[in-house]
Amino acid sequence: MTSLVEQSKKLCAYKAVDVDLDPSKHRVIGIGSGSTIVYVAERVGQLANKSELVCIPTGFQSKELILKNGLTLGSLEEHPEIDIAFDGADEIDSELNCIKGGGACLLQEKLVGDCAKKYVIVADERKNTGVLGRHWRQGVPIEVIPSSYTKILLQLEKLGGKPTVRPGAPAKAGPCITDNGNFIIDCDFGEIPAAKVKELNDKLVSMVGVVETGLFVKMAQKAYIGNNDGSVTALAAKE
Ligand SMILES: O=C[C@H](O)[C@H](O)[C@H](O)COP(=O)(O)O
Repeated sequence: MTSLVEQSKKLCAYKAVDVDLDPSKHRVIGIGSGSTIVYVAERVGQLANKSELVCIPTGFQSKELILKNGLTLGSLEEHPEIDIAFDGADEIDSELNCIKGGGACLLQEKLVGDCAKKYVIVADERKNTGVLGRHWRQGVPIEVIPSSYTKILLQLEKLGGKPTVRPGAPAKAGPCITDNGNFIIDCDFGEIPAAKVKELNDKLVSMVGVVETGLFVKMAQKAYIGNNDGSVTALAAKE
């Protein structure tokens, strides 16, 4: 039996591809990471002209998804201009700001999102709370250069956050290592009002040693939310 949450992930992912991907125009497609994006890759893999598309991954899992669905794998180096990118999110606010990086893929996700002309989020209804930090209680993921982590822990505490280095356990003793060889610090700032997300992100990226943060500030133009009742809510960013 598929759970309601799993069904809602599939519904919103399929809807996003059906509505926003124009197979006659879009040729370079960004494919994000996580459990919801699995269904985006599946749907893109069902397109009749899939051999004409090039898909740009956001990490190891994403590469595997692209290949598993018979799609053509490309790189950001070859295709720095992406027609449309799809990705999951850990939480979405009323301005479509997102927390991402629950799966430690935030750096390459942000790169792909930044290169995309259109950036579309897919998520189940638990993520659509209106305020970042309400549902996603483990904190904002921050990717840091390994040798900088103690200095950044101190800086984050001074900023009022509660930071912890993400462990690799149970699969690995020691810290979680990202696809880029870095550490992740999860920093709880409590609820982050939409008007304060950019300010917080600016402070975080200004810390030397921080590579990127999981705060995606006004990057998404659309979000498709899969609801437990089988409906999908489409949200568009305000101009
Ligand atoms: O690093 C992981 C990504 O940001 C994911 O897109 C995010 O964690 C959402 O994943 P899921 O669709 O599994 O909730």
